[in-house]
Amino acid sequence: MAVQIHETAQLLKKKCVPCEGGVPRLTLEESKQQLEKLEGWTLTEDGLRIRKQWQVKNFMAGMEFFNKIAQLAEDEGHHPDLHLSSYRNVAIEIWTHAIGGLSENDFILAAKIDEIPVALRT
Ligand SMILES: C[C@H](O)[C@H](O)[C@H]1CNC2=NC(N)=NC(=O)C2=N1
Repeated sequence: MAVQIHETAQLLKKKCVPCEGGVPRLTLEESKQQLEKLEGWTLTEDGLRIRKQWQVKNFMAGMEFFNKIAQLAEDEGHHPDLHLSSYRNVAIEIWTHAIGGLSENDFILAAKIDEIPVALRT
């Protein structure tokens, strides 16, 4: 646990770097290693994206969460797929479009999303 907190903090210190391709995707092993630094994120079945789900308090809580994520995404120059269904089920997927898979950027963005306060269903 102590190691995980330290490694999450390392991710939080980083900033997404512009990616227009030309870098290799993370391997499955590398992706799993990165995932250990995060809480609640999983790999999609194809191993090419990371995903997390939340049940938020209500629709507006979801929209407020999305607005804060939108600002973060603009600041980072890296943008997640945001899903809101049945008015309060939030799911977020992140991947690096330019390489059709995962890069460190995705894990940096995920760590920063986890820092955003969100009103959850109680
Ligand atoms: C150059 C700039 O970093 C790219 O156009 C960015 C913009 N936002 C992006 N967001 C995500 N999730 N993947 C990308 O590959 C991506 N590319």
